[in-house]
Amino acid sequence: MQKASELISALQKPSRAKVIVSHHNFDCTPSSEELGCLVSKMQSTGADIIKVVTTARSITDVIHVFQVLGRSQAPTIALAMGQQGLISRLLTPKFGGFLTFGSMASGRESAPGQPTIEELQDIYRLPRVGRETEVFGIIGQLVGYSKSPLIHNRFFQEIGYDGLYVPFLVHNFKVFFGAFHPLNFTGFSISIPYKEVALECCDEVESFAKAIGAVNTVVRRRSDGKFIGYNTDCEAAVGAIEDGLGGVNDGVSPLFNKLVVVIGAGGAAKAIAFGAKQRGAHPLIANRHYDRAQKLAEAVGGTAITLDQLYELQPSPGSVLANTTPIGMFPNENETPMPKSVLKHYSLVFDVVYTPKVTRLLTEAEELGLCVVSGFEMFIRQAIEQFSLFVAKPVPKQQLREVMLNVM
Ligand SMILES: O=C1C[C@@](O)(C(=O)O)C[C@@H](O)[C@@H]1O
Repeated sequence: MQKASELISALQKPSRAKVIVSHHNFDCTPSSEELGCLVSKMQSTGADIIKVVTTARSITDVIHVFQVLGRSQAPTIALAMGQQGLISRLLTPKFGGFLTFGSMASGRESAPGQPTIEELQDIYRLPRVGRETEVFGIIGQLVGYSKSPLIHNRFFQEIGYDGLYVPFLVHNFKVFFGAFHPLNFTGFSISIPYKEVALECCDEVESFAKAIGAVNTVVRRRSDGKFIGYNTDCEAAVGAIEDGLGGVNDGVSPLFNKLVVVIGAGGAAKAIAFGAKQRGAHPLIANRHYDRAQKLAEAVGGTAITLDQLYELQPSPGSVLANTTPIGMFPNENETPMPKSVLKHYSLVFDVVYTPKVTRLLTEAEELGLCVVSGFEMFIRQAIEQFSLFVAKPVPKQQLREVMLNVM
């Protein structure tokens, strides 16, 4: 540090030139107290700009970096490297950082976790983000594959709303939610595998989501700061399946009296089993862990089966199969939750996976001449309803649907 100040005072820099004093930690992110001491020392060198770059081992490390930005007296660059640190790069303008870094192209990053300039500009539209911008994001373990950041940021642009939507790569939901609570972020999409634990963490849960037992949307109520949980998956999935079967006729759902076989027992399975039962269908739950299938079957008034029983099942004509597991999702597109040989008994096959739009499960169902409904249709519907909850006002649904079809 002394050397830095000696160097700076010895410099004969032109009046418009600025000196950055930079510190990198390739191992971890120290506590905010330690970082605070470091920043004070760096400021005392006479630097024009301070740059502190750490390594995020957990997404909560990023909070220390935001605190550096909040407390520093000088123009400051503060970032955390690595996948877990991505949001420190994206939220730089929100927390008053001097600049953030973008790579020229994917694969040409100068440090781990760096997004491309194209992503910063086209997806996150960083140049227009400021301190007043409301923050939203998707919380999950596979958020790198989600199209939600692309979609919701585009929606904000479409309706002229000052919001920024980012991916939160989270390995412990409760720790994340507790740590980020004071930052007052406005809304979250909840992804695999947190739709059930998120419900437990909300201050209030809307009655429909409570009955399902899973939330995919959490919004901070503007009036009192409380987090409210909602479920937009159920109507999105069940509505898409109903439309695939020809739509509701005279108030009668085409699912009425049908068998709906649900693979999986997590949050999305709960939403579909609940919605199917509500329409008068018979839900059958098949899951790797049979006890979880049993629990869900009991909760919705359905039946649980093992995976072996699923593969031997010969359901009655008109039955629906719904995959709610991530099997078949990018980058494991070759996987399928169900052998092709046993698909032929179903009339309609639905897959919650939307990357790729047509999964191996759906391709094989199509080859057998079955009706298929892609998770993409559910994705569109749940995202539009979710967006309306995020901004707490009605949104132009048809216009947003067209936007989605254009960008994806
Ligand atoms: O299931 C999904 C998909 C999603 O998790 C995503 O991957 O973008 C976003 C959630 O809101 C939704 O319920």
